[in-house]
Amino acid sequence: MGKDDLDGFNLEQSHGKERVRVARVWRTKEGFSLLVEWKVAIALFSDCLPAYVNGDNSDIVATDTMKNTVYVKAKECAEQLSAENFAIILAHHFTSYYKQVTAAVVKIVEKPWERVHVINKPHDHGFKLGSERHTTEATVKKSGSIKLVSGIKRLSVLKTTMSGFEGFIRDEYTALPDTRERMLATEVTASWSYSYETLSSIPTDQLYFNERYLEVKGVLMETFFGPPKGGVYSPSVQSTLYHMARAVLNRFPDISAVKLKMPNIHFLPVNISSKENPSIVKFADDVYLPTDEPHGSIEASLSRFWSRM
Ligand SMILES: O=c1[nH]c(=O)c2[nH]c(=O)[nH]c2[nH]1
Repeated sequence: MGKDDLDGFNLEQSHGKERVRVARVWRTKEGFSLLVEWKVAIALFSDCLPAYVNGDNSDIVATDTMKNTVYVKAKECAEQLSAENFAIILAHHFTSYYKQVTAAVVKIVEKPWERVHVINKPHDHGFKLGSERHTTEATVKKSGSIKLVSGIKRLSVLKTTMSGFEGFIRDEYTALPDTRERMLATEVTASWSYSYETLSSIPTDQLYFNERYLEVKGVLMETFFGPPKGGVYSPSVQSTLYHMARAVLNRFPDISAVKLKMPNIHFLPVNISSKENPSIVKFADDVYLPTDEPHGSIEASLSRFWSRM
């Protein structure tokens, strides 16, 4: 936030445009369509105090202009690029084109359009929507310094066994039994900070951050599930979350911090009984009541000692 001293008051302000939706198609020589769909949010930081105090808009970039810029820059991108690179292009544009703008934050959420396969062959121009979303947030300052955070949201994962929870505090409010056998389901929201600090240090490959995104997602899932045969035992969501975060930091040297949010989405054992029939349904790790509320909420950040997240 830009901060200003106003006769003993403190004003913090920014202005921008949110939910700017754009889809961009590139057509290859071989006749393939490439497609992205992005939802863009822009926030600009500038000294535009007169607009707030005196009704003088002469230093304001209209938010409508920001919206148009998304479409102009999308048009200018002649080749497919990652959401991270597009966010950086936009944020850099606003800070370098307008003398008033000192910093820009651009957030993007990418919809997971995946190429369809028809009769086991990738389709030229057909896509279907997946579930999890690739997210990014680029902060660029006039000086060329940058902060880049990427992430994933709505990654729903579940395992039917190899999970338990025992040894927790037991008192007069506790009803939950210890267990070494339960379902584990969560919807992962993760964000990770890259360690690049300047525009000039960003990898030049325009799809680098897409690859990283897929690799990080792979490591998160591998650690959550364990090996295909047998899996890995989870003593708690906390433990699984920590190992997932560690695996990302161990694997990717250019990631300095990871934040994970993993709600514990409960699948309750079904037991139904009556006086006449005490076991209409007797739970044997087979019939569950899926719920979405209430849910446990477990989140943590893990960073290297020198991280800036
Ligand atoms: O993995 C878990 N962590 C908890 O903190 C918790 N609390 C609870 O009731 N069940 C669970 N499970």
